[in-house]
Amino acid sequence: MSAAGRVRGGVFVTIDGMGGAGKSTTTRQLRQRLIEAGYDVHATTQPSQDQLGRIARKGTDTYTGHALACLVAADRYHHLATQIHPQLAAGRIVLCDRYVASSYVLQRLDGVPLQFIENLNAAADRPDLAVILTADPDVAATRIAHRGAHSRFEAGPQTSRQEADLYRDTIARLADHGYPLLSLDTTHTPTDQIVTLLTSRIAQLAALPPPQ
Ligand SMILES: Nc1ncnc2c1ncn2[C@@H]1O[C@H](COP(=O)(O)OP(=O)(O)O)[C@@H](O)[C@H]1O
Ligand SMILES: Cc1cn([C@H]2C[C@H](O)[C@@H](COP(=O)(O)OP(=O)(O)O)O2)c(=O)[nH]c1=O
Repeated sequence: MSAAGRVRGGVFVTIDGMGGAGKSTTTRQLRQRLIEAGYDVHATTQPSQDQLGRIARKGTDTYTGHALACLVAADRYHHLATQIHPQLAAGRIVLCDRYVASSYVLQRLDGVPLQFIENLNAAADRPDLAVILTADPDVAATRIAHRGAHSRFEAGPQTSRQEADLYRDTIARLADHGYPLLSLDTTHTPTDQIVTLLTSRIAQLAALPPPQ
């Protein structure tokens, strides 16, 4: 049972990483591959599709700094309680596109002190697997330029470089908090290969009996 009240079951996989590293593309294809392999999968995102999540997602120009940090954290806890826990309790594999690591990076880019972010996220469940996708910052920025930026956090090569540095730091910090991290560089690795690797890791986790 986690601090946030999760009953064990299922497998909780989070996918974070730099803008343009391939979170959405990888999550989509991973979901498909796992379903084809016969698993019961629930794919979701943070911010969530609920009311609070929509405000956060569409409001990154209005809400900044500490306010945005609190907004995404509130959505995170509500999402855990109302969607992620029930899906895990039903034995599903939950794939969540963005989670706590994103707050460690994006909120710090937004000037929020690390201690505040750590405290705010301290009661969020530890995932069974926390995937961090990275990429060469220039490659990530070029991908974003082709795809189109989704927010002020996707603002060119300089921002991608800051993001890359902050993800490196975040990986070390979350490892200290006991997160089972898997960092994958997508610069030269096609999504298909990333998905193959993740599918086999998740299959191993899905085969584990729940702890007593
Ligand atoms: N492993 C990869 N190799 C090459 N291009 C990729 C890879 N993953 C994603 N892309 C491309 O990069 C762009 C951004 O991917 P996306 O999934 O939207 O990233 P994110 O959700 O991390 O911002 C898309 O055009 C996508 O097709
Ligand atoms: C999950 C998360 C999102 N956000 C904000 C910033 C993101 O740009 C925004 C939307 O997430 P994002 O994944 O970038 O949206 P999209 O699916 O359109 O690419 O939410 C945070 O500030 N902190 C967080 O921890």
